[in-house]
Amino acid sequence: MTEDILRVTNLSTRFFTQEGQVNAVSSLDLRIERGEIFGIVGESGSGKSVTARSIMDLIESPGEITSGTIEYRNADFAAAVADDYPDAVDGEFVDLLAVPERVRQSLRGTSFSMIFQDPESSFNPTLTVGEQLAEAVEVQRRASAQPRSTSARTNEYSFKNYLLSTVLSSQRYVSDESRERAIELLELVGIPDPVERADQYPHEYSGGMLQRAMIAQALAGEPDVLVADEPTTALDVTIQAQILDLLDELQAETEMTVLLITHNLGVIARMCDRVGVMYAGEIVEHGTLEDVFDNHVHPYTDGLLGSVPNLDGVAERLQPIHGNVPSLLDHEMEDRCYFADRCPKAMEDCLEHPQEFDASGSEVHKVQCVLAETEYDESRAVPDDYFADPAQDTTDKRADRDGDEPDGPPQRAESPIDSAGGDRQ
Ligand SMILES: Nc1ncnc2c1ncn2[C@@H]1O[C@H](COP(=O)(O)OP(=O)(O)OP(=O)(O)O)[C@@H](O)[C@H]1O
Ligand code: NI
Repeated sequence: MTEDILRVTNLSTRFFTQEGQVNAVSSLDLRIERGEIFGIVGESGSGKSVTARSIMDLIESPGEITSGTIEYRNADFAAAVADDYPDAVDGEFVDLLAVPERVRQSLRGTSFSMIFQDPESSFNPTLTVGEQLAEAVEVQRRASAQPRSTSARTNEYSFKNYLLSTVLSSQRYVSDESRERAIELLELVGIPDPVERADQYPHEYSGGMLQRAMIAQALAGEPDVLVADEPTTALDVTIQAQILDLLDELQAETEMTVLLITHNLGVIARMCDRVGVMYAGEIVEHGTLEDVFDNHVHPYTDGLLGSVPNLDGVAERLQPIHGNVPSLLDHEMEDRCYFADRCPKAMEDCLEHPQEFDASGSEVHKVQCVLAETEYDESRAVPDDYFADPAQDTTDKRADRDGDEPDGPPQRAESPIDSAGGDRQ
């Protein structure tokens, strides 16, 4: 029996901008099992990175998590915070949004790690790669030197000590063992001549090598959960494949849990156990690979998959979906299915926001679409020009903004799914 390691419930993340409130993530639910690779796929701007950054506590002003819980399962951690923050603890789970920021941050590196599309952002250009890896190893050493659970149980333990032992150590002392471990890590991620490489600076590494070094840095703390946001998008195809193989191998070896974000369905098919399809800040369909690739219900999933019928024949390039990527500005969003204006099967029912339904296939297959319960009925279809009607406030604005002919139906415009400079460049 696998158990959940992460439970995200009703998560909403908003950005309060000059133009108005951006609903980047809306009432999102997500459950990730220990040891799995869970993929999130969706068009550019659908909220994938904001979801990842919310989980990693990396949302900055003008952004804010406005609702929800992010529960992380770790019995030792739950025991360590139970006295000070009893309301945050539910069995072995701790709601990370219900503990102070410094407590959440104590988990960085050792429980949660993140890798990004752009490895430069993870490295300080003025320190050698080896020094920075050794630094990350030290954080892990300090954390494991403090036997969290035992001391918590004997009550001789205070949470403050735990913090001091992990993040707040002001000493930048790096031991020989840490340096050795750094070299081992470089070797582990397939960097040739790791001893020499450890003494080089980030700019002396190629893109692919630095990506490997970033993975080494993320693994230094032996995290439970690795969040990878488009980790290979910026790399050429051969290097992409190598890095994905590496991640796959490391995941199998360490049994860590991976949340993998991509807009490349080929990457999902190759790597993931389960997948969530994101649209307009929501996960609109999720399930096993078979559920989503072969038995999907949501017309958006269908659109994403384009002409690709099944798991065996995933195309490398996604097909464009007709229509505009939705505005996430609160005052432009209606309380309907956010995909209805682009959906070839939109019915009157879709003018209300759909709930999540069970879908056929595996037990974990869920979909936010009325088609899970209702056959498509043409007599109840939303008229083709419904969302183009100038009387409809929202589409009017969108047409203006995009410089479309205001009287043409917006679904004529094409928005290639990989317009963000996307997959397989
Ligand atoms: N700092 C910010 N300020 C204002 N809006 C933001 C900010 N960061 C993200 N957003 C908005 O949040 C929404 C979701 O963005 P996000 O980066 O999560 O998309 P994504 O799915 O990761 O897209 P991509 O595939 O292009 O990386 C977008 O509408 C974006 O404009
Ligand atoms: Ni992103």
